[in-house]
Amino acid sequence: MKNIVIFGAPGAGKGTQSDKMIEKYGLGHISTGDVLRSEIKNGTELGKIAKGFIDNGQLIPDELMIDILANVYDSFGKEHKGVIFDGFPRTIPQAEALKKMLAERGHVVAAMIELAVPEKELMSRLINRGKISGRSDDNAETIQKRLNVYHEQTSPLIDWYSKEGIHHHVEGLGTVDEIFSRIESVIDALED
Ligand SMILES: Nc1ncnc2c1ncn2[C@@H]1O[C@H](COP(=O)(O)OP(=O)(O)O)[C@@H](O)[C@H]1O
Ligand SMILES: [Mg+2]
Repeated sequence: MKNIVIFGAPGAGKGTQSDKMIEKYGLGHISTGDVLRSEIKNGTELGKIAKGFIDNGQLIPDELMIDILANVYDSFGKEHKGVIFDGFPRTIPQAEALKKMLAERGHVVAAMIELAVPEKELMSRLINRGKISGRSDDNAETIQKRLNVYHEQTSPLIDWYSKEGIHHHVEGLGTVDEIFSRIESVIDALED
């Protein structure tokens, strides 16, 4: 069982690298952003609540996020090889709640992989993504807000996971394949 948290600022390449990890290691993928966007698209109650926060560059309240996450995690069933958490946790309370949710199931996070990318590069990747993705939060003003939220609320998780002894720093500049080979080194070194 290899549950992995893929971590980094918006635009760091979490989704891009997750696709490659899913393919190579047969892991499940939980992207909280994708889950929320699909709720919004389907016009559910949850989607309506979430949209207000997302369009404003804010985080969804922790309790709501954790409930959603536990549901999706359980939907993978007991036999999976592990899942990638992409976009979760984003706050220390969420990291604590994730640890608790997994512990209740006899599971753990095996590694937190941090994709480190300079701010200027993040901005230009996200502006580019906005041109093709149609994501409502990929515009300059909202991107800046999301980067601020990342620095204030999410980046403290680097220290938190370091203390847990499972933080791995990966340089997130380079080609997609170069970065993936750095990630492979981390995953291949994990014990089964
Ligand atoms: N190594 C890379 N070099 C250049 N651009 C990249 C790289 N990895 C991802 N991108 C691009 O950056 C944008 C953000 O990547 P994405 O995987 O969506 O990031 P995240 O999920 O961390 O927000 C996408 O448009 C993607 O195509
Ligand atoms: Mg993403």
